[in-house]
Amino acid sequence: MNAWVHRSGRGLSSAAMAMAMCSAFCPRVPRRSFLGATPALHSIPPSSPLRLSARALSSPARASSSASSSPANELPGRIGFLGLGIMGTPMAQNLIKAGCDLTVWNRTKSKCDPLVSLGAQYKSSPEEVATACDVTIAMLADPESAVDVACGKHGAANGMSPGKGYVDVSTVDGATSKLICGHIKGTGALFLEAPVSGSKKPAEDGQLIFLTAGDKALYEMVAPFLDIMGKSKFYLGDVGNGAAMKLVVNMIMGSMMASFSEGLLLSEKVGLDPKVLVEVVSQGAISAPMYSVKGPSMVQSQYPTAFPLKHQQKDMRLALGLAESVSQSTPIAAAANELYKVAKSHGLSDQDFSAVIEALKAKQ
Ligand SMILES: NC(=O)C1=CN([C@@H]2O[C@H](COP(=O)(O)OP(=O)(O)OC[C@H]3O[C@@H](n4cnc5c(N)ncnc54)[C@H](OP(=O)(O)O)[C@@H]3O)[C@@H](O)[C@H]2O)C=CC1
Ligand SMILES: O=CC(=O)O
Repeated sequence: MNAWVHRSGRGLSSAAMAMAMCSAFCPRVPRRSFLGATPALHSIPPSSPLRLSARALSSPARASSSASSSPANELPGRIGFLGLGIMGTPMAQNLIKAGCDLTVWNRTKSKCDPLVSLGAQYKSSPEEVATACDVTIAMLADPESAVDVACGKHGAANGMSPGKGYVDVSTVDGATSKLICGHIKGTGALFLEAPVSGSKKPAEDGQLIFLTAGDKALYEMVAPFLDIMGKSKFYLGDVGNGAAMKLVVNMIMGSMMASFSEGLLLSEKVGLDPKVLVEVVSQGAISAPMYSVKGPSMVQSQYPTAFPLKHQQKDMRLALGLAESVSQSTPIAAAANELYKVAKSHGLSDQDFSAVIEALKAKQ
């Protein structure tokens, strides 16, 4: 596996650094030649709009003012965004605030309105978005929706052609990603899978971790945009590796949450204060932001949705399929998956995945 990792410095805008590096090393080219064999995005010169976008990112206030004051011809290539759910909306917002020329689509049209208010254009199908844009990013719920939006009737593939790129940031399995890749590449366009680690708040804060694989050229070309939405990015080689990495990470996360839930309930049953358990855990070797952030509300049986439980169960299911494909034993994840299934059957699909604790309460 050819793994590359790029991490961003904390003090300086990651996009600013990425773009400064690009502008230092790349020759001048016409702006419209965005991808493919023709000159690419990372070749845009130092005086280009990309550098304006990078400067705009140095503070939220500057980002807003730059986005609203930049003339249209100063903006970088046209970016499409498909899927404006919990994750897609803040990711798209960050692109707009950084000064990107964004075109959006969502199955439920009303979710496009806040983005349009910020300056995005709206198109009525994934195909129209892909036709209008140089790079199209998709953030869909699951394998079925990712395939439908990319490859279905009026899907994005119909609008793809040589010189364009498709970046799927949804969490799907490798086989799904390869299927979508085949459709996109069949048009002559480039494909990158780039699922993200990090939830609603990291998406809002531009602190996601991208787990990418596929066309290296597209990875390099969209790196400045990934840096707007995230704090780091890994390039993992062939399509399927990004999906696999994401599923392994989320399999661990799902098991951790199930175990934490057991601990909270056990502590209460033996007369301890679960709030104190959260504090103890937060100070020790098993400390994790997930426990500190979600623990206090779990103690109050509150599960404000950041990562929907239905998506965590989907990821457990897909991770177990991955394990099965290589005969890897994963008994802990399998047991945790059963709890998520129980929680779903109790109507908790759209609650945060920390609501898995309710499945254990139901077993008492
Ligand atoms: N939330 C989180 O913390 C994280 C989520 N992820 C992953 O990111 C992806 C999106 O998650 P999130 O934003 O939370 O999910 P949401 O459920 O909030 O959003 C899902 C998006 O997919 C769209 N969609 C669903 N089904 C279809 C369909 N059949 N056709 C077209 N569009 C469809 C929805 O459209 P509509 O608005 O019309 O329903 C919506 O835009 C998932 O793969 C998830 O596993 C990854 C990291 C973190
Ligand atoms: O996929 C969920 C996350 O928090 O990452």
